[in-house]
Amino acid sequence: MADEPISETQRDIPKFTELNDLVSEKIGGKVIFATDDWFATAENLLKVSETSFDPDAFTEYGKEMDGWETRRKRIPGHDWCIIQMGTPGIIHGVDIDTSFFTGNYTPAASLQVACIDKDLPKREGDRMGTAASADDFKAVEGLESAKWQEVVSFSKLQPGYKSSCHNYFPVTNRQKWTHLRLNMFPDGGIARLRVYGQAAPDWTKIQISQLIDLAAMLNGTFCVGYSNAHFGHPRNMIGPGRSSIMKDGWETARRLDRPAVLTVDENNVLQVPGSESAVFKMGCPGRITKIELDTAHFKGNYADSCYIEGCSVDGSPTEADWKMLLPKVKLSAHKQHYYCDEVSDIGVINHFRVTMAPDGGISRVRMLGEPDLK
Ligand SMILES: NC(=O)NC(NC(N)=O)C(=O)[O-]
Repeated sequence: MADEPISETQRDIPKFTELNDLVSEKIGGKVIFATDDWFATAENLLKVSETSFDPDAFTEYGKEMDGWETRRKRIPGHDWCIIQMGTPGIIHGVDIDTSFFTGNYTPAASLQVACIDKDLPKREGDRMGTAASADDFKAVEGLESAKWQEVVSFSKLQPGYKSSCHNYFPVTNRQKWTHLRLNMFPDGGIARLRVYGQAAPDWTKIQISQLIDLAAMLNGTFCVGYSNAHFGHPRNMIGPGRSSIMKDGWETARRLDRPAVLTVDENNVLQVPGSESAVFKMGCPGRITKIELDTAHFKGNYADSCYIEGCSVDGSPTEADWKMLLPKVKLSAHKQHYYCDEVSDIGVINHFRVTMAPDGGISRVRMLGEPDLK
């Protein structure tokens, strides 16, 4: 039996949870196969939203649950599912979240991984109430012969009470993986599976004939630090596409040092002290020539202004390393802002820092440039 999972009651949330979720439906994570979906389908594991629970909601199969829940097993074996990650990637740790599964939580789980070099079909339709047969599994060509390696061994889980629902497990193997097999022992419910790490695209297959978004999480970029993430984590800014809701962006708390009454200086410039920053390490270094800042859905709470610095360092940047890439620009509500002439040529960088003033929200940052693949 592996170590007991780290309980959130210890207020010891592991650092790996700051990384990107590599299986989220938001980036195309999908369920390829599940042994049983009686009460609730395995697709729920990959939802972006936090779990919800309505004590009065029942379906024709039983209590409605927001997660993956199988039947009480009356046949030999255990339940498991196969998930294709939204991107090939390196896993640093996982959270097997049992929120709201109490008398029906999965008592133990393990996680296996494989690298399969083809895109498998997403299973069709709503599988609620079905149990997959061995033939169903064999029909998913390529999975049977996959070489599965265990990265989380058989481990006890905590039930889904608020104080204990996160079951964190670090992963030490730093190879690149594409698929996961989540085993529940023997049956029961898991609300969400979060797989934290860094996307690892195959740069030899990427067409470099046009500028590439080197800030994109799908290109391997991840957040290494921030001053405030009260309403939304800065990593949301490097997600794919435009955001569809305010939650899917970086939003800080209102600064508590803001003046009781705002004033203007002698040039009629509003005095709004303070700023918030987030630092990112790029998946591939490069020279940035165009930047987009999007404040989609931030209307009464968009960041008033923003600037971006960059640097190229081994290890962590120090204050002296930063060079101005995009000098302070004024932002407006719910809008895409594009910068080209304003972007300074500071050479190849591998880190960037976004600073908003004084506080508020930015939904996306795109840093277009030429990757330096040397
Ligand atoms: N009340 C329940 O949740 N019962 C069962 N689960 C569902 N979802 O109905 C169960 O015991 O496994």
